[in-house]
Amino acid sequence: MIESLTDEDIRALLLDIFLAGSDTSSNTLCYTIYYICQNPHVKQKMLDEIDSIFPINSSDTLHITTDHIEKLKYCEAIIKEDSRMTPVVPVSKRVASAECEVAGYKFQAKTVFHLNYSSIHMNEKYWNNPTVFDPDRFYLHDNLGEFTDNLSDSDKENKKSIHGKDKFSLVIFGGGIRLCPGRKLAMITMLFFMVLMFKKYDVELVDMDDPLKTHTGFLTNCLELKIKIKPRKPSL
Ligand code: HEM
Repeated sequence: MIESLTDEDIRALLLDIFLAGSDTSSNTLCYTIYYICQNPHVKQKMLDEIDSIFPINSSDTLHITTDHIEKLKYCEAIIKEDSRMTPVVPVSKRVASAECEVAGYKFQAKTVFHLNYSSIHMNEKYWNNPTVFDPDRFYLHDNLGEFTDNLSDSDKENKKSIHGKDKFSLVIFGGGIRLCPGRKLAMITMLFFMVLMFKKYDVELVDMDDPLKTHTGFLTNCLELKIKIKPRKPSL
């Protein structure tokens, strides 16, 4: 029998959605802006993609459809890569419901496991040069064949090996039974934001030497991001 939700259930669900859905996306977008501005070649490649998909005067209103979103492969690769480098959810937890064995060790029921997502994202077993910001590791991986003509064979092998090994090597949205239910919505809204912002505006960091300022509690929050924004010259 399906029981109806009480007002309290609905309140808790809405709170979940707002807390889990807004801070996560807004902080990820800060990291997206930071890494794009720090890496001019990435910025240019992203603008080329946006301009090729939306070849209109920047003063026009943009009508973004699901077809457009599908094509924003490089923008998506940027979001994956900045989230790999600086995941907003750095650690998650699981509680063992019964006695279990993990990696050869026995654990009692109710043991709390802390899953260190940040470290997984920096593990050299899965990632070549993990401290280097390189959206191509996702772009080339997801689009192998189409975009790799100018790569050497060993480069291709490197790119192919990344992330292909283990689906839990990238846990931006967690994994398993508690995998983030808002992940698709989050990706779509972040891509929308990127297009709307970077199609219309020229965005730069006030100080390129300023490191990313974050504070990690339950989430890794961006404490400050100083940027300069001016209207972008319309693309031809
Ligand atoms: C960039 C945006 C987002 C990121 C990085 C993110 C990340 C995560 C992560 C890492 C988890 C924990 C998964 C685990 O422990 O394995 C989670 C859970 C969750 N997320 Fe997201 N999330 C995002 C956006 C959203 C949005 C937009 C919504 C809803 C509209 C949402 C709703 C939830 C909920 C309800 C849970 C708890 C799921 C459960 O415990 O079963 N998230 N998210």
